[in-house]
Amino acid sequence: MGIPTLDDLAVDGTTVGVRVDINSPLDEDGRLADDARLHAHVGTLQELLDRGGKLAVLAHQGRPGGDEFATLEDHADRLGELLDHPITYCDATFSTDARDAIAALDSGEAVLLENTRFYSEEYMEFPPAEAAETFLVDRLTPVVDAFVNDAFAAAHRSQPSIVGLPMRVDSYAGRVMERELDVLSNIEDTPRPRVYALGGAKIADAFDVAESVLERGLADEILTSGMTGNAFLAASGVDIGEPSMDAITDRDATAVEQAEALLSEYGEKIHVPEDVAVERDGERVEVGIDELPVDAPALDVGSDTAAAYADVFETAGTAILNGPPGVFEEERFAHGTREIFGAAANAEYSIVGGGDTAASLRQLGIEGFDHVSTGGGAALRLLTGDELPAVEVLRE
Ligand SMILES: Nc1ncnc2c1ncn2[C@@H]1O[C@H](COP(=O)(O)OP(=O)(O)OP(=O)(O)O)[C@@H](O)[C@H]1O
Ligand SMILES: O=C(O)[C@H](O)COP(=O)(O)O
Repeated sequence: MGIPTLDDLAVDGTTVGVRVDINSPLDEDGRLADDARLHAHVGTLQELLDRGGKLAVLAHQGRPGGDEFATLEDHADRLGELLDHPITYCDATFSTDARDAIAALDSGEAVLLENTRFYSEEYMEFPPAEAAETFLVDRLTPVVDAFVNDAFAAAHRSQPSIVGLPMRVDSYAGRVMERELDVLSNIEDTPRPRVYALGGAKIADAFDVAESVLERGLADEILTSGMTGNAFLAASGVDIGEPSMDAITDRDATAVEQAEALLSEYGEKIHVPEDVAVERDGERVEVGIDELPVDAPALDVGSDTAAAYADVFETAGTAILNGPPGVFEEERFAHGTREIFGAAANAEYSIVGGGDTAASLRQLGIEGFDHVSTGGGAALRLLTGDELPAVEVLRE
């Protein structure tokens, strides 16, 4: 992999700054609604504690001004439960209180510092050399001996706790980071045929992935669904109706032109839905292509499309999923997601990227994937062949 890992770190008795990504959905009362990302880091934290580390754990939650911008107190309690080992919470990140809390740690103890994004500089993006000069980095550098970045899901952010600390402190990839890079950077070694299911609502991201993997010859088939599939359907010359078109152009005014360009260059590899599902009088109604346009938005693929896509996965060497095929949050429109993702789990090898995509699997109880990434944007960046800022600095 070419970057130092926990295997290269002599932990015992040292103070280790550990960046994790436990940014999670919160419920209406601001409490953790899903702890999958906390679970993911248990291995790294447990290993460092078992090896006698004193851990100063750094993380963010939400974005300033957003609904999910919150303190990490609840996260500390939950992490402690998952580790079966108390984690102290400190309501400061790099002030004297925070540094005192770090200095007071004994071997095998951990403190979770407050949401890094409570400080404005942590919500800005800097080149690493500038990030290394921020207050957060300046104040924390003297109190840690080493830095471990396990925050794969934030590895696409060039922020102080991600790229600044490793410029000043000996740094290592944690186990989550190591495994994510191992799997997602080596897509070309996975069995063929390699089938990508691209759905969801982030149409521009799906186009980026499609273009990159088709150009690099990585994809044998692309199964389009969700709002992305609707855009391809429109690009193939079908009048999908105003509500679906508006939903697409609200997100990306040039989506249909981009889909047309992809179809004209790689049409034989791109599958487009053959039916869709809309809501009528509160019910799911399936509509074949020849019955379009309709006056309601297409919120799922239809049963024929789901069955055809499931068939493609029957013989797939590798299934790569990004973006759910329908509005799975509503049971009426979860059919496509259940069928297509259910079939993908049976492929010889399967990889899932995207926060909502992973959430759809948990919600629908679909299991059996080889790798469910903790990352959304970070996983996409890797799938499109880009280097991640967090990884670049670990390499140096
Ligand atoms: N036909 C559709 N119309 C509108 N929304 C849809 C449709 N199909 C799927 N979605 C919505 O797409 C959303 C997820 O899409 P997105 O592209 O954000 O997935 P993701 O990449 O897994 O998530 P993230 O980027 O947050 O990590 C879901 O909330 C789902 O309801
Ligand atoms: O959820 C994510 O994708 C990561 O935690 C990064 O969060 P951000 O998109 O708010 O930077």
